[in-house]
Amino acid sequence: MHQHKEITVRDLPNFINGEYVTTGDTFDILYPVTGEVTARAHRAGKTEVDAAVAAARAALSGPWGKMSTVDRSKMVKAIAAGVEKRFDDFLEAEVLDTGKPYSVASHVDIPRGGANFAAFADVLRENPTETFRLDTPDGLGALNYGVRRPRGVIGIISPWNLPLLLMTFKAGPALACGNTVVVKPSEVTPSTATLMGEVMNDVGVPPGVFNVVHGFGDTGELLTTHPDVDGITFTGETLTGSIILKAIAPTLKATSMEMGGKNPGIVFEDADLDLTIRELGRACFLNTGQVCLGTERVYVHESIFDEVRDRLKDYAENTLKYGYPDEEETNFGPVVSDEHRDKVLSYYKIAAEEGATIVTGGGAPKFEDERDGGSWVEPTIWTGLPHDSRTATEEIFGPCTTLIPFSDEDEVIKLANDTRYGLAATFFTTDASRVHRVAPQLEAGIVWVNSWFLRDLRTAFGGMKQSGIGREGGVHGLEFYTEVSNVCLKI
Ligand SMILES: NC(=O)c1ccc[n+]([C@@H]2O[C@H](COP(=O)([O-])OP(=O)(O)OC[C@H]3O[C@@H](n4cnc5c(N)ncnc54)[C@H](O)[C@@H]3O)[C@@H](O)[C@H]2O)c1
Ligand SMILES: O=C/C=C/C=C(\O)C(=O)O
Repeated sequence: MHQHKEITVRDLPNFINGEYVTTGDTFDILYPVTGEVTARAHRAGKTEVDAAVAAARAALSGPWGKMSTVDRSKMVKAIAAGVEKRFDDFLEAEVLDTGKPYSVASHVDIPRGGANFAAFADVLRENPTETFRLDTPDGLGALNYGVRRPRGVIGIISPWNLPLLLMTFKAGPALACGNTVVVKPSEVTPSTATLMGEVMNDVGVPPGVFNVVHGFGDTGELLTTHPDVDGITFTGETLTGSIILKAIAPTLKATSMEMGGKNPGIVFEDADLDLTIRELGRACFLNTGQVCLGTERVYVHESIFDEVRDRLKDYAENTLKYGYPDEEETNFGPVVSDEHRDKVLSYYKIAAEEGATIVTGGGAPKFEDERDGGSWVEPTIWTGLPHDSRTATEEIFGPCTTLIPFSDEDEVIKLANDTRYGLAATFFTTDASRVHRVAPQLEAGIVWVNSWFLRDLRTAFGGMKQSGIGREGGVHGLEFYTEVSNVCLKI
C-alpha cells in the first residue's frame, strides 16, 4: 500500500557563473500526481540572463576555452559519471516535476542524462575534418584543410516531457565541442537542470561554462534575442519554434530546432503481432504519450484490423498500470500539468465530436484519493475517424491513438506522408524487401522498423518539414556545435 510522503517544498534558484542565484520572483512547480506544490523556481529577468550570457562568454576565454580537447573530453566524461553518481537525486527530482513512474524515469530519462555526455565526449577527436589538394597553374598546388572551433555561447531551450534527457542531449555535445551554455529549461520541469549545476561544480567545470536561467517564454526570448548568444538549440512545439525563429532573425543566430510531430505507425498484414503490440503499446502510451516520437495515428492492414484493435485495447486496459510513481508495478502516470491535461481532454472531446468510436478510455480516471488533485487522463484508442480528421492530423501529445485501416502499400505510404510534420515513423512487417522499399519513402527524420524509440546516439536525430531544422546526434551535431573554417595553403 502506498504511503504518501510529506512533500518538502524545494527552492530552485538560477545557476549563474558557478553560483546559485535567487531573485525572489518565484513560481510554483506542481506535482502532477496530486497537484501539490513541490518547489518554487526563481524567475530570471534581464539582469540574470545578461549575467549568465556574460559568464558564458568570459568562460570561453578562460581555462575552459584554453583546455585541450583531451582534457575537455575527460571533463565531459566526468560530468557523465557525476550524473550517474547522483542517479537517485536526479530520479527523485524528475519524478517530482513530471509525475512519471520511477520505472519510466529510471530506464529512460536518467540513464540518458549521463549517456548524453559520455556519447559525445570524444566527438571532436573521433571525427576528422576534410583536406583537399588543389592543382594550381604553377604546378606546385595548394593544400586545403578544415579547422573546427566551438560556435561560442549556446542558448539551450528545452521542453517538459523528458526534461533531463532533452536538455543533456544538447548540453553534452555543446560542451564536448568547447562551447559554453545558458539553459532555459521548461517552466514546468526545472528541477533536474538546477541539480545539474551541483554536478558541474563537483566535477570542477569552470564557472560560466554551464548556466541555468528559469522562467517562461519571456525568459527564453531574452536568450533568443540576446546579441551575445551565438546559437540557439530548441526543442518544443512547432508553433513555439516559429516564434523563436522570428525572434532570432534580427541577430541571425545559428539554430537547431527539434519540434512537433504526428508520427504514423503502419502495421502490414505480415507483421509479427506479438512484437507489434508490444512496441506499438510503447509508441502510443510510454511517458503517458508525452514523447514527440510517439504514434498518435496507426494504419493497420484491413485483414488484421480487428485483431490489432482488440490486442491494443487489451494492452491499454491490462498492461498499463496507473499508480503512484514509486510503486513497482506503476508504468502509467499523469500528464505533466492541468493545462496539458485540459488540452488532451479537449482532443478527447473533439474526437467524439468527429464521430470516433471509443475503443477504450476517452476521459479522466477517478481514484477517490489525493490523486484526484493531479493531472490524469485515460489511455485512449479510437477507430472510425477519417485520415484528415483533426484527431488524426493535429499533435495531441497524450496517451491516445487512432487506428485507421488501409488496403495497399502505396496507399498507406501516401497516408503516412500526408502531414505537415516529418519527425518519426514506425512500421511492422516481416518482409525484408518491404522494409527497404517502404522506409526510404517515408518523410520522417527517424524511421523505426519492428521497434520504437531504440536510440543509437551516433545516428542523425531530427525532423523534416515542420518537425525540425537540422540534425543532432553523432557527427551531425558538429554542424551546429562547431564552426568550420577552410585553410588554403599555397605550396
Ligand atoms: N522534436 C523533438 O525532439 C521533440 C522532443 C520533445 C518535445 N517536442 C515537442 O515539444 C512540445 C512539448 O513541449 P513543451 O510544451 O515544453 O513545448 P513548448 O514549445 O511549449 O516549450 C518549449 C520550451 O520553449 C520555451 N518557450 C516558450 N515560448 C518561448 C519563446 N517565445 N521564446 C523562447 N522560448 C520559449 C518554453 O519555456 C520551454 O522551455 C511538443 O510539441 C513536442 O512534440 C519535440
Ligand atoms: O520527446 C521526444 C524525444 C526525443 C528524444 C531524443 O531527442 C533522444 O532520444 O535523443
